[in-house]
Amino acid sequence: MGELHVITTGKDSAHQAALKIKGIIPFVTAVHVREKTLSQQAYIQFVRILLKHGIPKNKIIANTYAEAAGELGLKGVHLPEKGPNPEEVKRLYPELVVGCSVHSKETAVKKEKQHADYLFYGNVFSTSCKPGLEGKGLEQLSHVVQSVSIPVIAIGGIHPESVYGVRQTGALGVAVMSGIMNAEDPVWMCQEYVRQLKEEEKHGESS
Ligand SMILES: Cc1nc(C(=O)O)sc1CCOP(=O)(O)O
Repeated sequence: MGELHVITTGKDSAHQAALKIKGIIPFVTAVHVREKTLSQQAYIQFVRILLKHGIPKNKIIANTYAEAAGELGLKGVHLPEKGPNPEEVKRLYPELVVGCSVHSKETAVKKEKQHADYLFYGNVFSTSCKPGLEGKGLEQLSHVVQSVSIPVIAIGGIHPESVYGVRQTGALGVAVMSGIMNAEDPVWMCQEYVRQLKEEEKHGESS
């Protein structure tokens, strides 16, 4: 089955986020805690609350804050495209999985050379989280996937019905923010994504 990454919105309190995340943990590859407005200190407090709610460290990827990820013993850190060189971060925190966001084939190739473990490529479809930006589309996603040998995860406007097309490009999985974190029933929605990730396996078997 392909991977399902879920991203926090930056709009929930730590307690609200924890309540949503708790139910979806069994279904997701990782939860990316993306809280852009918090200082590193406030960010650490936010993650500590998630941990108190029983969210396992090995399913949390810190967005941007490598030091926090290292200090808290999280699964990894996800770096912005214009962030530090992943090789440098891996040297400082060898135990962390280090991923990068990319928005072009060229940067994807560059980040692979700098030893990123995986990439997020987007925004694949239009999304209210990236207002005014057209989706890059499945063809561009496919070009990126073919240009690197590390896993590529599709992000941006991914709905359950987009999953099959995304997986057809060779992308390893999907990353979802609003589709799950803003859903009335995050657990139910999460299961919809998982169902689609499994459906796609069935298609593969029958062809
Ligand atoms: C955080 C983020 N990064 C993107 C990128 O293109 O790098 S798109 C995005 C937002 C994803 O939110 P939703 O699942 O609600 O569309």
